[in-house]
Amino acid sequence: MLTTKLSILSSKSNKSSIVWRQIRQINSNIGVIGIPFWYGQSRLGTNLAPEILRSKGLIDKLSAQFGQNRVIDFGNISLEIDSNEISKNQWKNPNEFNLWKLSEKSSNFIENLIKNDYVPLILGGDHSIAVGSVMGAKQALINKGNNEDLSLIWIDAHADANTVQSSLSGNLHGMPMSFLVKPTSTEHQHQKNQQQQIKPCINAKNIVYIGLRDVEIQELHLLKELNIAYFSMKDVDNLGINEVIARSLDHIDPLGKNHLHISFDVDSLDPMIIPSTGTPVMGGLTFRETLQIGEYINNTGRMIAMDLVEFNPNIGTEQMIDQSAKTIIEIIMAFFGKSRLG
Ligand SMILES: NC(=[NH2+])NCCC[C@H](N)C(=O)O
Ligand SMILES: [Mn+2]
Repeated sequence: MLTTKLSILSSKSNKSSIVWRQIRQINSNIGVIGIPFWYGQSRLGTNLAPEILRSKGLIDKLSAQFGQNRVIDFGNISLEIDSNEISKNQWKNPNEFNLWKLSEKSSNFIENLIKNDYVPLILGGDHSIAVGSVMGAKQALINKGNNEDLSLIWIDAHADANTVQSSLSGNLHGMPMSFLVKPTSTEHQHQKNQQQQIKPCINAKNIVYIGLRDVEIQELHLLKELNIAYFSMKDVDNLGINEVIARSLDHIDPLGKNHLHISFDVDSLDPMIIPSTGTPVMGGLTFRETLQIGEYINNTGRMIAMDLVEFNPNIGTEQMIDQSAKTIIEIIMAFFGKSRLG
């Protein structure tokens, strides 16, 4: 079951000496959409992230960099929370029902943005919002009727691959991957939540993780069973970030034709750099490694959507929150085409 991982780790990528295409993704517009959903975990605050990022200059900086008419802020997707459902508390996670409702709404919105030639920048919220955003991106491609598939790059300290049954915390933000990945065995199907209303949409072979360093044993079993590729921080240390990205792309998109959905959890970075997040894990990506990922992905010209999740402006001092926000804005800019070469 380790074959995928071993083979990608042992073979030097033929794209590692990539010739960087001097084109940037400048044709599509950027559609910013906030999803202030925080019920995937228990700490209030990620719901404030879209507004704080805006107030720290996200839209202005994107507009200055890429042109005012190319950056449209669509505001936030609101969610009518069913408080009945929250208080019931009869289930391990009473907020599940709300997540299905949100995902339906947000996936439709994101699908429409993509169909109208926007690359959505989806501001969480916690990581459970990725369920709706990945579904929306996939849906946009299906309805376009082309053969190009969706590949998913999940940049995170955590695998977020628990099922409702396997999760120890009961937090939905630790589960989105298990809702999204198509079951490849009856055992996996069995692990999935019976009540789940989300139709899994991503093939395991089209998924790669970068930055893992806090994965629970049951999640690791799932990744191995489904043969999902991952590069932990140890792999980043062993190979260097450039090789990790090259091998990631080789694996999820060997022909270089798929669209790339980036699901970026800010806890992938070291908490020294982005302290304002709810589940920090030491030993994360550096700012420069993260910029390298962003510039590299942008150079493919194939990013279809980007989630930016788990920034919690309630955590840390004023100075830490400011530093976190400014760092996040620079990272977003790199994924959308700002280059350190100017
Ligand atoms: N998106 C995140 N920050 N996820 C953290 C998940 C932590 C833990 N593995 C859980 O399932 O509860
Ligand atoms: Mn996450």
